[in-house]
Amino acid sequence: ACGGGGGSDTSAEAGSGKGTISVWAHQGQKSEDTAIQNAVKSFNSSQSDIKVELKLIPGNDYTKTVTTTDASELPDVMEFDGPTMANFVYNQKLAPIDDYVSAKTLDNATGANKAQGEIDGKHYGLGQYDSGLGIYGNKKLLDAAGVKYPTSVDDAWTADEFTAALKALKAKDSDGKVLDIQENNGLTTEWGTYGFSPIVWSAGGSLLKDGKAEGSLDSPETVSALKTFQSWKSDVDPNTDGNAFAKSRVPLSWVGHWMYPAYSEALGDDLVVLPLPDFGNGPKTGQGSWAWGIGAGSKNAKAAGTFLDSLLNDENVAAMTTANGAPPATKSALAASDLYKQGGPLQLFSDQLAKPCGDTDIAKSCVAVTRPLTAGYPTVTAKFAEALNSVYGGADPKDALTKAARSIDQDFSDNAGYEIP
Ligand SMILES: OC[C@H]1O[C@H](O[C@H]2O[C@H](CO)[C@@H](O)[C@H](O)[C@H]2O)[C@H](O)[C@@H](O)[C@@H]1O
Repeated sequence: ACGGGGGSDTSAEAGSGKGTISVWAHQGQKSEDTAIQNAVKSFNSSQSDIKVELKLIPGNDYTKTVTTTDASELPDVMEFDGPTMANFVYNQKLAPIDDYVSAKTLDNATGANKAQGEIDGKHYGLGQYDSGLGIYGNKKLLDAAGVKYPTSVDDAWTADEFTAALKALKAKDSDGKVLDIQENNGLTTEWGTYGFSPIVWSAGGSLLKDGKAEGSLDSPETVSALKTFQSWKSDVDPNTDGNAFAKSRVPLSWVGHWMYPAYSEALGDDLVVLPLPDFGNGPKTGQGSWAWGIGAGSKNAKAAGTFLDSLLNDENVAAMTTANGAPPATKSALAASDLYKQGGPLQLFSDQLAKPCGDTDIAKSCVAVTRPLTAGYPTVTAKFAEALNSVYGGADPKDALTKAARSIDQDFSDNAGYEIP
């Protein structure tokens, strides 16, 4: 539970628009760190009114660090992972940015980017990029095993076809480990929820429906889908060196856009990008990503806004999305992207994002699902990831999901549904 939350008056002080501002960002891949460091350097040298001091915090500790830091100690500008925003607003850690970023910046954000950052008509954050999930395939190894694979989101494998593909690939593989699921990231991290909630959605379930987990997270369809997920474990390479796919040890890797730069460099024309399998309610992906906001305790929100305008300009969005392969979350950078255009190597991720579901109406016809937009998300993700990990480790899916659903519902009831007044 996040005690002490629930307030809505979180305005920062505008300040003079000059002086030193502090910025926190999550430390990601080396190329992403370089992109943000360069953006800060070039902002600092482009003018003399504002000086940005950047602090990088390791990605896996980042959310915990913001969560456990008092609002008054948070920086002027802070990055946050999309689904955590509502909780930071609830706990009065983020201020609305509408008065501080330019109209041009707001207008240029894609619809999904603006929607991710909005609560009750106010914007609390904007991102440089969105996100997508899929299965990367090694064409050479798939062809050698005679495995036919989907070429678009419209002909995704069913879960049974995916299981059959794994079987066919195993028959040609020396150690029988043919799938990477980024086990090295751990499943009790945000990766567990982000990477595998598409299984729940594709089975027709959801993490939360009308503010409740019981009945949707532990539905018979979800239980059966996680049983199937469990059955794949013996085919998974533990990927302890992080190179299972890039070194062609496995022909399939279940992950997201951010592995594209490394995988395309390793495999070249042998890299293919496929949708996640369909468990009956259509193939699904997660969406939403890291974004930038203004700390509620900032005494210099005007300067913070000026820096955000710079971070979200074409040059910085292009540099970051080249570094991490992400779909640009500004209209102009997306239109200029060679990776995401029709016929581009990551068109599949564009096509998926073009069919948004939002976080509540997860119909068969839509593909990109937003993680639950609630201040109670930390509990939802922690309990789901815990259940997923225990199922992966052999636990009974019905028991694990029922336990998770009960804990989530109890926590929501203890916190009056996490309503933001
Ligand atoms: O685009 C680069 C980012 O890609 C990853 O983030 C995505 O996966 C996370 C879960 O593993 C999820 O929390 C996030 O919302 C997704 O966009 C990567 O984890 C980030 O470090 C990276 O910046």
